Amino acid sequence: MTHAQRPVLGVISCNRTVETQAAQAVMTRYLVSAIKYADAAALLVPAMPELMHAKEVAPRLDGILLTGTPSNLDPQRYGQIVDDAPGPFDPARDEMTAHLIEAMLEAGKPVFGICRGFQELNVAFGGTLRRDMSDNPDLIPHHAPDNKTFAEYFEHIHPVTLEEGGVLQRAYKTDELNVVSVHYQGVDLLGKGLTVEAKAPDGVVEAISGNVNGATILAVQWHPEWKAHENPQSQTFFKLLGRALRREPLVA
Ligand SMILES: N[C@@H](CCC(=O)NCCCC(=O)O)C(=O)O
Repeated sequence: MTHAQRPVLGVISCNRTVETQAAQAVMTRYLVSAIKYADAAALLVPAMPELMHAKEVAPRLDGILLTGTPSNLDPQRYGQIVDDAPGPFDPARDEMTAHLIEAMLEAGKPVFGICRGFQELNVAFGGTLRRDMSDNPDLIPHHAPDNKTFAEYFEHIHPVTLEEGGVLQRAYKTDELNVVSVHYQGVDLLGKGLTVEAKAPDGVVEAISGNVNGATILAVQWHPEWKAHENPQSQTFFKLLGRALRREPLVA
């Protein structure tokens, strides 16, 4: 397929500060992995709902990727009023992503998510998040200790079990993966209509799938974009994205 014919993937940005300036940012590793392994052209979608509505861009996109980012969703997004909710927050991202998900699913276009994007999809389907994942003795560590370097955060690995007969188990052709885990929150109540695709050893949901109006939904709590060039299993996630963008079945 020539590049002129590649599907166009929208990648949601985050509101960050670069040096002293407000910026819309996507970490390059998300773009490289999506462009190379989904074989798609990527466009950054600003998280600026006060200036641009998702319905303006959704018709021009073949799908969207909701990226990971250190900010947390406002608990009010899932119906909880919490005075001491841990930040940082990115309310504009929360708002833009909610509208993007709605617009893309209405159009029957695929929505894929990674880490925070996984959490945003769960909340978009009426699910909730838990905020106790750093200090709950019943859970395995889902992130490295806080005194580590950024790269060391992404060396924190744990196993996940892929659900029998699920999309991921059939795509990966295995029952278990070791995944890069960098998250302090996770799924509490699963969103309505979503299917669990993977769980951690402590029962925490680690991947979900769905199909709305013909639109494929697939999201993982882990980080397949991290050093994907070194990890064929990570590349599989983006190859599934490429199939979804082309309206092909994810697995035969
Ligand atoms: N803030 C949420 C989501 C975690 C997440 O997306 N981690 C990736 C951060 C690193 C990066 O991609 O730059 C949580 O903590 O659960």
